[in-house]
Amino acid sequence: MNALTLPDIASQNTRQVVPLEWVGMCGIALPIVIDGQQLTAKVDAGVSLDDAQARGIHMSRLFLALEVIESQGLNPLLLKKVLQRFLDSHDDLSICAYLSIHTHLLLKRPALVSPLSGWKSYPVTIDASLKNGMFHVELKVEVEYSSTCPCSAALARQLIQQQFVNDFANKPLQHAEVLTWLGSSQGIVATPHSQRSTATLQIRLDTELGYLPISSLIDEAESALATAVQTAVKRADEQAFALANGQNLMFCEDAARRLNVALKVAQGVKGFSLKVVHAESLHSHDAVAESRWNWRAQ
Ligand SMILES: Nc1nc2c(ncn2[C@@H]2O[C@H](COP(=O)(O)OP(=O)(O)OP(=O)(O)O)[C@@H](O)[C@H]2O)c(=O)[nH]1
Repeated sequence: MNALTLPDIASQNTRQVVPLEWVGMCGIALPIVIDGQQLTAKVDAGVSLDDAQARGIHMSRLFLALEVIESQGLNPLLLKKVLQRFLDSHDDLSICAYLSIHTHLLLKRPALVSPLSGWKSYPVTIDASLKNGMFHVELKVEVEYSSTCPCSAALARQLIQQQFVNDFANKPLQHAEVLTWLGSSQGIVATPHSQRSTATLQIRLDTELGYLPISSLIDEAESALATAVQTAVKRADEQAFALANGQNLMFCEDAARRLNVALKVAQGVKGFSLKVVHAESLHSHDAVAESRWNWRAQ
């Protein structure tokens, strides 16, 4: 048997005449390049099957169209090119093409004070679609940070004030005695609760960009929150982190608003939907806030 005689089931007609919204492959392993960094990715590639009579799409054509991604830095224009290839290779079958790229971006982060640094891994998904000629690119990235409850902080301060009254009422204040009291857990009797928190940012990007602004958007988000989780930590770094938390007390609403304000003015952002989750240590459920701007689910 030679290639000419191989049966081609996909090109047959189907008995059940139904168009399909998405057909393709999920979890294709692919090396990609973002910001000059070679990363491993899992890719979902698909098209709509609008010819209701056609039995199947041509999976191999989508798979081969992905090859161009491994040698070039990812950017919206390249993604559009790949999606156009999906459609060109399914001329008579499909009018919509989809690509989702799942990866982890590694960024080296300096410590707050000490001359140390370490790597942080950020889960990233890039979703691109070409539907009836309309091209969209969305970036989804998760940023972890610490949030200290402002209410808990105020309640703790009140307990400390009360303890101060108990310990120093009707007594002449001695500087040294107060200083020792401030440095003791008998004086500072209460501490507020904090939690490791996650911001999930879904961002619709400017489709004309010649680059993917992932690391700059992460930087903007972390600087808006001011309490990003750390990598290498010595005591001096931990103390600086305690100060950053104390100066940036945050309900989930505060965190969502900070991110909203920062992303609205960030370069390349056309709209967003963001969600912050504070994994509360006060109770076993989470505090959650969402915010959207120029957003319509694609
Ligand atoms: N459409 C479709 N193809 C599948 C599926 N599972 C496996 N395949 C296989 O994917 C392979 C590649 O399909 P095509 O791209 O149509 O391969 P081809 O006919 O050699 O390539 P062309 O000549 O370009 O059409 C075929 O061997 C299919 O059997 C499925 O669920 N749907």
